[in-house]
Amino acid sequence: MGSLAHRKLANLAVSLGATRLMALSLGTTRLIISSHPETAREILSGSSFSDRPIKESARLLMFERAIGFAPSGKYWRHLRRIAANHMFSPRRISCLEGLRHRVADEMAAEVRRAMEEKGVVELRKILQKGSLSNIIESVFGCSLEKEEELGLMVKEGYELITEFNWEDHFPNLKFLDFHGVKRRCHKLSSKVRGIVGQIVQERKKSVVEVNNNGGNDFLSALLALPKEDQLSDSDMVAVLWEVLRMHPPGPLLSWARLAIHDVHVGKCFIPAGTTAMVNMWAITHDPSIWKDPWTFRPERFLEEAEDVSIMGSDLRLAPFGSGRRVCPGKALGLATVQLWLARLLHRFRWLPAQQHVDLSETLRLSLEMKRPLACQVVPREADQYAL
Ligand code: HEM
Repeated sequence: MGSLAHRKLANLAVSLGATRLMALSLGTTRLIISSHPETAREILSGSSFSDRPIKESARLLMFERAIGFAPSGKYWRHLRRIAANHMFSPRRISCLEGLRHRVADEMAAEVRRAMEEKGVVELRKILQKGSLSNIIESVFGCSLEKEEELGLMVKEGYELITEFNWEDHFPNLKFLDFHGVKRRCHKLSSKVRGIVGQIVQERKKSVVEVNNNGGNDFLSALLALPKEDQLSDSDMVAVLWEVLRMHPPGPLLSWARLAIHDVHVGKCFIPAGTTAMVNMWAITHDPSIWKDPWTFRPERFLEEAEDVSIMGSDLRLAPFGSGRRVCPGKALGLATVQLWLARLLHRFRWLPAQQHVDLSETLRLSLEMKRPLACQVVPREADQYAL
């Protein structure tokens, strides 16, 4: 679904009234989409929408045993506790600082090289490569020979779970595999079990044989858990394979929620089993919420009477979601983005390579610029020499 669809859905929602709640259904799937902070809060913050709808493809790819898709029972709570105390704790985030700096320097070197060799910098590729090595090393503690292959596997996994599948909405068709999605899922999950499973086994061996208790990475954190908290090998593979994600969720899908019991949102009765989504795109482009929403004016955040918190308490802008299932990696994500952005701005002056920067959007795994940004940079030390 492209951003045109977001826009159409947003317009439709506006015509539906103040709480901007829209209901749709397809086969056995019932769906509500909120395009207003008020109804978004009711969906994201209470305990009524605490599960994720899970598609057959995600089940086959072991996502059900990972934090993001596990139903909100005992196992999910156990994973969230492990994540908060051991994987995303302030200590772990600061231990990963050296890695963040190294990747920032590598990206800056890459920017300089591209400018010198081609006279233009295609930033997206550089950021994607940096994000991949950053996440692989945060998870496994070292760069891997198979880094690129793993990156492609993660990408394929996300493509498979976002692919539209008739069988998810018409269970009677479940035995069919119209688009070969099930076949591809089986193939991919056995590859993941093989590769990630082998890394886990090798690390376990090195813990026992050379008493290497590991470093600051997530795998070391999982292996060092007290006995009563430890995960089985297959759950460990499922958790690490989720965590390898490199793409923030799309603006509309913004990680759907499932109603676990009958509930009212605004005046609307929502039966249990309904999927709920928040159209964050519509909220951030709504002129009754944001002044001149189409104008790129970051200083608007300095001018707001009150601070706009992006951590989930203010649903005019909630890039990490909100409520029980809010992103557990938000502090790590922010620390990384802030450092990388600061490093790139500090090292270079940035100029658009084209006269006009085309801000058209396209929805892939996340919302991207249709025509990737191409820039020219001037190293800031050159500015100093010029003085
Ligand atoms: C700037 C970067 C990031 C953004 C914008 C982002 C955004 C999000 C959003 C919107 C959700 C859904 C929240 C909801 O349903 O209310 C989410 C969930 C999640 N994120 Fe992030 N995230 C980021 C970084 C990370 C990182 C670095 C990790 C791990 C290494 C991570 C792991 C997760 C997990 C496991 C969930 C599922 C939580 C659950 O269902 O209990 N995220 N993220």
